[in-house]
Amino acid sequence: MISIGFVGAGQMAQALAGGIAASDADVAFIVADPSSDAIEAFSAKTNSRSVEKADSNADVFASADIVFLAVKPQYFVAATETESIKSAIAGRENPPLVVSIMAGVDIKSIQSRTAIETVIRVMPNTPCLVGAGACGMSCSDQVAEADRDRIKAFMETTGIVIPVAENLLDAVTGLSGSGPAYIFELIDALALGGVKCGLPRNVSDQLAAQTVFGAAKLAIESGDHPSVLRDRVTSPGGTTIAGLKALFDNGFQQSIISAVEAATERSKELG
Ligand SMILES: NC(=O)C1=CN([C@@H]2O[C@H](COP(=O)(O)OP(=O)(O)OC[C@H]3O[C@@H](n4cnc5c(N)ncnc54)[C@H](O)[C@@H]3O)[C@@H](O)[C@H]2O)C=CC1
Ligand SMILES: O=C(O)[C@@H]1CCC=N1
Repeated sequence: MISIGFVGAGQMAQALAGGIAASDADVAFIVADPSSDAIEAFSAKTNSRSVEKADSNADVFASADIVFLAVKPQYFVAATETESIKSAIAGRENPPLVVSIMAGVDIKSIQSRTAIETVIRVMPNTPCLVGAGACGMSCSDQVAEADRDRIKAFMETTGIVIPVAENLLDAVTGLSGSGPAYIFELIDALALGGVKCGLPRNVSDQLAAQTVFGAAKLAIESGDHPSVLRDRVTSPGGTTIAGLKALFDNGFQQSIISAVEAATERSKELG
């Protein structure tokens, strides 16, 4: 039995625990969060696995094999009190493996604040709630291969996992971590376009979301480059080239590139 701890039991913690709990891994959870609503919602997602409510964040470090840090980066310092973590792990043969999902906060800061050297950073995204997540992952040098593989397997219960060098995790955050928000904007904008052209809102909403889903599925399953797939939609002198020209004239690519860049910069600042 593996004991998995969560410091912070919010939205992302619930999504990750839900994925792990739905797998056949033999796990139990221990969680700390000042919000009893969050803990209740967390318990509801864990497929009847055991969920213990810890009295403090240090208690999670005292007993869990793996501790997920799942608070907002702004609460990282408040949530990890170095001396209490040190005393919590003092009697243990090995300290827990620490897995941070926090944007921006680097491995070195986590090692220094928790006094634990075995630290993994992952950057998931909200589609992990439906098993379609995209996650970057990076480990400290002290993490054993078996532990890296175990965490990768846990994260894969919620979607794909791509190991990257730590200095690229801010860019992962800017692209796939924050990316779902850009795509929700795209879906809403597509639907508004449909409404502008006379479609009822509910019809427009369904067509817009399914179009984004279908295009993503085709890109993933065909393995063809998006530009090749785009050209297959685009008949000479047809409707699509007229639409694409309007997108390009209005700075579509530049907007998306700037969004990823701005979110990447913000991730760096949060660290
Ligand atoms: N929301 C997203 O799309 C993504 C978020 N992240 C990262 O995940 C982390 C959590 O984000 P969410 O789950 O969206 O936030 P959330 O607000 O849903 O959850 C954070 C939880 O931490 C709890 N908390 C606050 N202070 C605490 C403390 N001192 N000790 C213990 N728990 C405390 C809060 O009560 C809350 O339940 C953040 O660091 C964020 O950067 C990573 C990838 C995607
Ligand atoms: O907006 C944020 O800071 C978090 C990190 C990635 C997605 N949401």
